[in-house]
Amino acid sequence: MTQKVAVLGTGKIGEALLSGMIRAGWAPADLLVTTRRAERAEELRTRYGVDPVGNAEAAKQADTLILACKPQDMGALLDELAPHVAPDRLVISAAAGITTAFIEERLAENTPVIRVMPNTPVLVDEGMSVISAGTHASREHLTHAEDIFGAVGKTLRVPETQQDACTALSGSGPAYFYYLVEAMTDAGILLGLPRDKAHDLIVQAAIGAAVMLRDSGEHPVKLRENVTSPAGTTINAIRELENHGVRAALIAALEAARDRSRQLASGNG
Ligand SMILES: NC(=O)C1=CN([C@@H]2O[C@H](COP(=O)(O)OP(=O)(O)OC[C@H]3O[C@@H](n4cnc5c(N)ncnc54)[C@H](OP(=O)(O)O)[C@@H]3O)[C@@H](O)[C@H]2O)C=CC1
Ligand SMILES: O=C(O)[C@@H]1CCC=N1
Repeated sequence: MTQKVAVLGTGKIGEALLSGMIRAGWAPADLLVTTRRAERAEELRTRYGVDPVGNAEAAKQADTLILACKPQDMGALLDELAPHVAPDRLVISAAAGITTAFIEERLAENTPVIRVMPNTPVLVDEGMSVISAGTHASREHLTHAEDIFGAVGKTLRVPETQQDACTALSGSGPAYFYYLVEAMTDAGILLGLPRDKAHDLIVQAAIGAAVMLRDSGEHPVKLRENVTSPAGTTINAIRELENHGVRAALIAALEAARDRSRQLASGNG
């Protein structure tokens, strides 16, 4: 039997995932989406050729339900879904903070639930999706989740107790890099470069650095040392980063993101 997958709450991350699944070869006919607004449903139908349905219908038709609404909307979505989700369905949540226990206690007994924290680079097949099994999810369910999310990037299994930390690192992670690029482009403007050139230089430096981090096998300290010539330019920049507490700011920022993920566990915002 064909496995059908439904994305419930198809906003930014839901659409990113949907587009990746189609690129990876899923037939649009085997994919269902749900949305709150009718115009959004039509947008998705036009863009991807998928069938927008109601949440109850998605629960009936799909074998795997990916819940991709905001944590604050999860309670209401689960209340609506509960009467329609048979316990042989796999329920995957991509919501920050929401625990598998939160979902399990709102659905039929023994429903398998998996918690995943993806990130937006799934749009370019470079996602990082961190996966944890709930009480009733089997090895096969985990493999199935890895098949879906592995098609659009890397996956990593972690104990659920580490999910809030992973959300702070890789879930939110791309935003920190965009923020750095934005700030460094501003610096380029200050130094007299046109914005488009400053942007291109910083983006290519980021891509080069990312590929070296991934492929060189070197520790980031070594890679940074290789750039930092004695009495040169880089060390002057590093001294300013240290003077302004950038390392401490990053540690505090990720701790704040982790704490917010924990707060969202209540589903109340
Ligand atoms: N953005 C990211 O980088 C990441 C987000 N996440 C998680 O993904 C989830 C979604 O985030 P994001 O995509 O940014 O948010 P969006 O607001 O873009 O997407 C959420 C979507 O869910 C829809 N929705 C809400 N309630 C219902 C419902 N009852 N039935 C059908 N659709 C519903 C919303 O509709 P409407 O637009 O009409 O309100 C909206 O389109 C969050 O839980 C977040 O923690 C996880 C990893 C990364
Ligand atoms: O900001 C958020 O809450 C979501 C979760 C991880 C990335 N975006």
